[in-house]
Order: sequence, then structure tokens, then C-alpha cells
Amino acid sequence: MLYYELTGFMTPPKSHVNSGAFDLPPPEETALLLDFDGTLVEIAERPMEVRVSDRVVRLLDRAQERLQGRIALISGRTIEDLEHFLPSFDGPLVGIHGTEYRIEGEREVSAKVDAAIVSRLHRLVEDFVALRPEFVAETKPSGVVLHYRQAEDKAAHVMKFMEALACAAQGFKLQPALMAYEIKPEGVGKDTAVQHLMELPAFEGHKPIYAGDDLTDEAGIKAAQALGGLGIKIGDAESAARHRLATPSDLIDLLEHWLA
Ligand SMILES: O=P(O)(O)OC[C@H]1O[C@H](O[C@H]2O[C@H](CO)[C@@H](O)[C@H](O)[C@H]2O)[C@H](O)[C@@H](O)[C@@H]1O
Repeated sequence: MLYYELTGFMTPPKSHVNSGAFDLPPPEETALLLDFDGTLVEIAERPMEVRVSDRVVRLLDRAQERLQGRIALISGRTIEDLEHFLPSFDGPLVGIHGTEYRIEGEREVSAKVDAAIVSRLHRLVEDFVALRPEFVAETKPSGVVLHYRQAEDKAAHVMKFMEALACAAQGFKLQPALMAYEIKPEGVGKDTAVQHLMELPAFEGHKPIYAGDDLTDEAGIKAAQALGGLGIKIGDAESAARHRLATPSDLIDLLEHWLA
């Protein structure tokens, strides 16, 4: 959401996404790229409170088999978090919006960051939260998130604080997210993650199906659609996706049926 929308000076644009029934292309022609929070799991009050259902674990196993490995997760989470929540998933993982990758078990970092800047950002945001415990700080190896889900009316304060930090952090940018502002490395995004994954030998030549709910997923959705695939938006926010589902459980229903 833009600052002017947040402060009530501007109305968010209406969405034109198709929310009616839709079919997916045959599994043999596709690769599945899934976001995590708000897409595979319901949003929780705090980052480490999300719950992964047995259905999701079974669905990922089924997708691995039916798509012959053409399934990957592309998340704003760290790879460490994704491995914590999905210990049995051994397909490709993309963490921190395209900053880190785990492919065939090997870890790669796509953006070099200044460790001194990251540690200063961690300290400043943690100090802020120590004074204002209604907010939640989430540190990442290449940035930091300040969550305001427990104090929605303070969104503009958080935005101003994070904007000021981001301006002073060379090589980093502010990323608005769901009830949070993140400072992440410049030049990384879920669009480049989609392009990178779709060049892997197992994925190449297939149509990417990308499902996501957050602002950062828009880049992934557009990249998947530009490659001849399709985007599915979860939730009712504005989106470039051609298709929409209301909740993570609607997505799981659709994918279970499709992969049956
Ligand atoms: O790209 P994603 O997999 O969707 O990750 C995006 C961010 O998700 C997490 O924050 C969001 O989910 C939390 C748990 O449901 C919620 O409490 C928070 O308000 C949301 O912003 C995660 O904490 C971030 O690191 C991810 O970037």
C-alpha cells in the first residue's frame, strides 16, 4: 500500500482479477512456484506462530512426485525459517525475496551485503522495539523487518522510522509488506527468483504457476505471466494476477484436485 493510501489521501485502485472458477494447465506442462506466508499457511499474529498443516506437507510431497521435482518455494522468509517449518521438503527454496537460494541442497547467496550496515539496522530496530514492545523486530542475515500487526494504528510511525533507516543504508531499500516494513538489499526480487528457477534444467520449458498473497509476490506473478504461465493472487488486495482465490485453504483444495 502506498503512503498516500495508508494516510487516507488516496483510494487504492480496484482490482480486475478473475475470481471465478478457473482451470490450471495439465501438470505435465507446468512448474509450481509457491509463496509461504498467507499462501500455504494462514497469517498468524507473530512470524514464528504460523502452523503448517499435515495437508500442506502431503500436498508438497504429492507435487514433488507428480511434477517430477518442478516445485519450489519463493519466500520473504530466510531459508533457515523455511527449513524449520517444512523440514521434509527437499525441493528448491528461495529466501529473503530472492537474496538466498537452496538448490539441490546447496546454499547460494545472490546479493552481497555490507555486514556492518546489517548489524547497525538490527541494533536500531531492536532498540526501537525495546522502547515500543507493541512492535515486533525480525532480523534477517541481509536486512530487518519491523512488524506492526499488534498496533495497526501506528503504521505511519513504523513507515517513517523504517524509511529514515533505509535512506541511510546504502545498498538497501524499503519494502512495504503485510503489516510490516522491511529493509532488504537493492536489486533482489521474486521476479529474478522466478527467472532463475525457470532456467534450471528440471523447470526449463514448462509454464510457471505462481501463487502468492503479498506485495512482494506481485513481481513473481508478473514474471510468471511474462514467461507464459499464470499468477494466482490469494486474498483481495490489488494484483496483476489473472486469477484469484480467497484463502490458503482454497489454494490447497485447488492444487490437491489438480494433482490427484
Ligand atoms: O514471502 P512470504 O513467504 O509470504 O513471507 C513474507 C513475510 O512473511 C512473514 O510476515 C508475514 O507473516 C507473519 C506470520 O503470518 C505475520 O505475522 C506478518 O504480519 C506478515 O507480514 C515473515 O515474518 C516475513 O519475514 C516475510 O518476509
